[in-house]
Amino acid sequence: MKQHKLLNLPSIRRLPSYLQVVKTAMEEGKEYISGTYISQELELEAIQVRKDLALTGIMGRPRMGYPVKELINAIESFLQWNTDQYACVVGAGNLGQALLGFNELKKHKLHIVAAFDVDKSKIGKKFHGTEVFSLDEIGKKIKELGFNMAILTVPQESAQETAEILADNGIKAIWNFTNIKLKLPSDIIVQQEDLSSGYAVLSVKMARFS
Ligand SMILES: NC(=O)c1ccc[n+]([C@@H]2O[C@H](COP(=O)([O-])OP(=O)(O)OC[C@H]3O[C@@H](n4cnc5c(N)ncnc54)[C@H](O)[C@@H]3O)[C@@H](O)[C@H]2O)c1
Repeated sequence: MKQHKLLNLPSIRRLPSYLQVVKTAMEEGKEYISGTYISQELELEAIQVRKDLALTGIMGRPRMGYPVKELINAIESFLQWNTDQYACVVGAGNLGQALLGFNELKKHKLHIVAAFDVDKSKIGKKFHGTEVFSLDEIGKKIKELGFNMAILTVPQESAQETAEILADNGIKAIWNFTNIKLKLPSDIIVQQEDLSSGYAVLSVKMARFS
């Protein structure tokens, strides 16, 4: 059975915020950046930042830190954010439409090239420039547009059934925004997105520090 577990998940989750700090430093004209500076900007331990960055294969230079351009390349390459990925949104409702308009994903080379829905009043419409197709057309559109990732934003009661349709039609990875734990063949990669976990951290911080 194929496993998709990553041992260094917390480090991977921190890399995008490092990337943001390093890109800002580059815009400010800095050529080198230290692990200590990144850690202070993000309120982390410097040792943690250095360990996380070591994952990308880059080493800092004594007394100088990391060369900014190389660090950006190393993080983007580790995250595969220097490679174009093509995806569709399935469920063009409130959240689906918001994601269609979220341009940050394009900066990371994730291109949403189609949306799918079962609501006839949405089919044929465009949201933020992306057309909505009937879910019945997914197999045809996968061949035409060449995407293999789906962002699942359907109501939770349709989630499992819709995910099975996606898997049957050749989708290889599902970014699941519903709160249903999907049961799918082991070769399908599923990433569950849970906004409540961010709120959990915020709630605990408010209780402890306010
Ligand atoms: N709105 C949010 O901020 C938010 C945040 C986190 C998670 N979610 C989750 O995301 C999902 C969508 O939430 P929403 O607020 O966008 O709902 P919504 O009702 O606005 O949109 C759901 C869309 O999915 C479509 N749909 C229904 N069944 C479908 C199917 N089988 N195939 C394709 N499309 C189908 C509907 O026609 C509708 O357009 C829910 O599971 C929700 O729990 C929403």
